[in-house]
Amino acid sequence: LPVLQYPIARRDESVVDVYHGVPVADPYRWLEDPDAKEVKEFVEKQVTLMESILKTCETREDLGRTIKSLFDHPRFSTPYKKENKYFYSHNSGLQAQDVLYVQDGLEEEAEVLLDPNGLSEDGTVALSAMSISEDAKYLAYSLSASGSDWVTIKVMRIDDKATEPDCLSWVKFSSISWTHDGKGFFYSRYPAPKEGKDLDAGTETNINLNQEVRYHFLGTDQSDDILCWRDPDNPKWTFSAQVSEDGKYLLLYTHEGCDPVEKLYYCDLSAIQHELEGYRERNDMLPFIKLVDDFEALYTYVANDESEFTFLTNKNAPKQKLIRVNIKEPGEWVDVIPESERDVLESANAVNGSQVLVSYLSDVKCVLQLRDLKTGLLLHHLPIDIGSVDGISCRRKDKEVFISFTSFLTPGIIYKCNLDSEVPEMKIFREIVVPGFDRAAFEVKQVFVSSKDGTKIPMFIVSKKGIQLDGSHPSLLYGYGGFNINITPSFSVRRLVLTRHLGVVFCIANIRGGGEYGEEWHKAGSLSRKQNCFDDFIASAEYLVSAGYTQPNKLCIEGGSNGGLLVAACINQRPDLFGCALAHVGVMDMLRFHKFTIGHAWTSDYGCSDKEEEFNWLIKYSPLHNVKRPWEQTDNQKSIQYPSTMLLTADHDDRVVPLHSLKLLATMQYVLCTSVVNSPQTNPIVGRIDSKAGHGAGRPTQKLIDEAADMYSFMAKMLGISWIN
Ligand SMILES: O=C(NCC(=O)N1CCC[C@H]1C(=O)O)OCc1ccccc1
Repeated sequence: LPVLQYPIARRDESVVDVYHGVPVADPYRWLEDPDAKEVKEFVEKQVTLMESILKTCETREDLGRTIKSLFDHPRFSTPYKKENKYFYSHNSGLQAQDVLYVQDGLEEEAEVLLDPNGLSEDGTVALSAMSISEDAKYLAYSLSASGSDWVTIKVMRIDDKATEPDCLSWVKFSSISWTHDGKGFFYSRYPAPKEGKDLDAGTETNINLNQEVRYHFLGTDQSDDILCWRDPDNPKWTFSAQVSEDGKYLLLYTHEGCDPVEKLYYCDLSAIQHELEGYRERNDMLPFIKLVDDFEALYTYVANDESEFTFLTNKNAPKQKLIRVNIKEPGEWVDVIPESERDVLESANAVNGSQVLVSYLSDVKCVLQLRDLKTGLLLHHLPIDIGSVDGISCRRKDKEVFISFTSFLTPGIIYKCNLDSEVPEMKIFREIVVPGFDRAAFEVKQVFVSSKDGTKIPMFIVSKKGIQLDGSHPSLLYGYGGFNINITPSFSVRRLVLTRHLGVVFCIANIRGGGEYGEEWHKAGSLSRKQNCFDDFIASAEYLVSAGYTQPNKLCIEGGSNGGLLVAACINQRPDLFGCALAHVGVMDMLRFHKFTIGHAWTSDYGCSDKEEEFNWLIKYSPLHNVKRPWEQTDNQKSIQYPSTMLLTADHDDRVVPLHSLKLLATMQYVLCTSVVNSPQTNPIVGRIDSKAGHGAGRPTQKLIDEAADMYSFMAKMLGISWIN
């Protein structure tokens, strides 16, 4: 590697905040303004540095070409039905964005309904949410640009694919739900930002407050939408409106953060549907009834028979259960399917009139059952392989259900299950085939690693078949660990290319903070116990070394967003344990994250530095505040340095704003490199800052391929591994 010329970034030593009496310097505070000339210059210099290093990464072209060719295979979503039409999304292989198709029957000719690829020449406009009216006459859909969370809602008439004039702006974190009379739909929006700034939506860091629920009348201007609900006393709260499957009720869900808890109000739509227009003049809101008015649990809608509602809930059931309540007499809630001892009840879909298809997560693998909707009694097990169900599509009135399945070595299978036969059979409806992929060359294992406190942490290990455990294998360990999110088996072209052509052993650690074992698992990796996530991840890494898969200088860790925090915290705490670290769009400034866009919603997992006790949790692991020179820590650390590190971010990431990665990058380059004469830190600390890109959702295919080629060729170079043909 050439001797690295790190840019020298200005340090403003005058910026010191006092948190509950504790002074904390923030010399790179100026990096928080994306529009400042100095920040743009800082980014340009980092991009130049990154490019100079990528030139030395020999496997970059091979990786890009091989990932691209393996990725070039047809992909489909599960079809779903509205009226008598089927809809599904499909990508022929390398299209920037998936395309939405419609057909009059499963065997009928399918035609393109909406092709987002035509909406921008570089594929950076993506389809985000969508909802089809009950009579399948209209499609309401939201588009996002450059990966921003901001979307614009549009409407298309399905029969002639004409785009209607409706255009709804300043929509974010919104579902779309039609009233069954087809006159319009409910959605959520924020106030338009103050005029004046020529806003490139998604590059701003302004906090998102005062979301509200509106109803849009088809064919009218957004200014005519009626205000259904808002709560000015609680500006951080977010709201979601959902029409019940019979069209008779409107459910209003309120969230105060990211915890799996919500308030649930409802309104009897059949009583007000014909007079919704009338609400335009009145300035009061819809007459909601408060069914649940506390933040104790989730109540995911499953079905209703008139006022008898069935919900999936974690109320007094961290692994979830199915309950029933008559919302008109909400005194008595009845268990339909009690909480399982071991497995997490993840989803419940009403089907075939009186049945419910439920999916469980059992030691991070999926189990499917058909049960009686009324009694909860088990009717049938539906056989699936070890892996994940990543899509279930059915309606209560249908006798068929589509189930999409994937796993580490299964690109994708869409099953069609007919429930009218005595024993339901899982027929293969579509199988995704990846030319050139030979699953027999690989093997998958699941191990359980003991963490620092003895907790057993599941870990999947994907490798070439029959490797010797001689410590020689470069390994990539991936983790997330937060927000009740499960990281379950899925097919990844780019990671299989690493295993096949770089001999990489690819591992996923299901660390605490996720939802793999329910809400207790999530809580065990949150707030004051967030350190458990790092301990679990470090223990997983140490297992890979002690079991003979790899060794520290051949071990790379990778994570995104909350997983980027995980990676950055782990290299601060154990710089000796890793040879390379890849942190995507990480949350790195744990004292200030709540000030930007939707960051305030994450205090449910992290806490907030505004509170003294929580500040004391955060300051201990915040990546930005814990970069230390390893060689100065203790004597036996003389030769220790940080692993080669790449921090990745993008200019339109308004979920985790780029300032997190930019401030950490400047801090690491200063503390470890530019402030030390003849620094022992010879492993590069670099940033990959993409443009016209965001947090990840909606990223066009070529950008996904380029990012993988850059990132993994950097890893290959740093771990000293070369291409295997
Ligand atoms: O912020 C999140 N989700 C959490 C998220 O995106 N996080 C949480 C930490 C950083 C980042 C990540 O890990 O992707 O979603 C937006 C939202 C909508 C409605 C109510 C609350 C929040």
